[in-house]
Amino acid sequence: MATDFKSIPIIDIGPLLAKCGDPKMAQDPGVSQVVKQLDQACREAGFFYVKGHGIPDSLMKEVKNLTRKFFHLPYEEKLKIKMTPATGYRGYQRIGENITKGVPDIHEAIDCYREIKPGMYGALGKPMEGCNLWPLDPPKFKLLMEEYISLCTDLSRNIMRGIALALGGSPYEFEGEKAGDAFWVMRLIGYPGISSENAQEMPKNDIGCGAHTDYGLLTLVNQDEDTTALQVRNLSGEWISAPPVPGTFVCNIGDMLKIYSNGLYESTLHQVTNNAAKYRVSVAYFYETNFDTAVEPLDICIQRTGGAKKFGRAVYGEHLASKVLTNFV
Ligand SMILES: N=C(N)NCCCC[C@H](N)C(=O)O
Ligand SMILES: O=C(O)CCC(=O)C(=O)O
Ligand SMILES: [Fe+2]
Repeated sequence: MATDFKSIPIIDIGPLLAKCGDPKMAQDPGVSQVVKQLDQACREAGFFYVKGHGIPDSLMKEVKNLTRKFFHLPYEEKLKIKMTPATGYRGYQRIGENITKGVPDIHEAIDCYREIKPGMYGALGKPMEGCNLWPLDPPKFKLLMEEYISLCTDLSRNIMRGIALALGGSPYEFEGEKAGDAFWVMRLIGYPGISSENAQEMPKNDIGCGAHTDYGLLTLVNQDEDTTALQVRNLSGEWISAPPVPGTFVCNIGDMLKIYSNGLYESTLHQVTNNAAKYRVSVAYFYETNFDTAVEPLDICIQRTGGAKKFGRAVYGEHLASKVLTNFV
């Protein structure tokens, strides 16, 4: 939210993806065009839509449909995969269980994280250790979600190559030590509509997800195509809608990229309010650094922002755990 943007740009990343495997990609004119647009969007809004991303529309839709079906099951059924501290905060959380800035959010969700085996990151990883809890029905649920996660991981790595170039680095800046073994998070989210059976408890304007920033590098949101609910805050504090654009992902910058870029790119505040009658589903995929990476401003970004470091180091896993441990009642 570095400016008073009024809308969120749409970027066709096809030309970037076409050359992503080429070590000389930076010299390609098509890539340069995309990089320029990414740079502008990241400076001005911290949010952009991507099209030409190569993930089949049928898969994007199926992931949302399975999510919707799960949330429509009876509560007892959903509780079979209940999230608790003992499951490493993986699994189902009911409406009102997620807390943002002390206020219960009017959404339900299944949270999934990259697997952390016991002891893998010592005390740092302990709260998040565990395996994901997938609904058993339909049987293809887990398989489909894992395929989707794998495609989102590849796509995010490639968008980050473009962002690395936009920051003036090598395309591989965010690989290796930083995010070569990227941690990921996926949230399958459902926001009840105002005319649902729970309408009395949920007057209009109850917040589906309170204002927050995302925690890692880059988020890809696959949102329902017929409800406008996601809003992004600009510099003057106006809430700018991110209406659905069929076939696209809404992308935004997380806290770790804000630090790497020394504030050149910010993690923009956003919130969700479903004022429609219809139940809204969204699937958010979060691409993060390696779990144990200590993140600090990149030298190239310090130079470009006047020579002073604006942020100290943050260990991503600590940042995540501090959020997760305060997100639930
Ligand atoms: N980036 C992630 N994982 N987003 C999760 C939703 C943010 C809301 C959470 N209660 C919070 O206050 O952070
Ligand atoms: O549902 C959405 O559109 C966005 C959700 C979100 O911001 C989040 O889960 O971090
Ligand atoms: Fe978010």
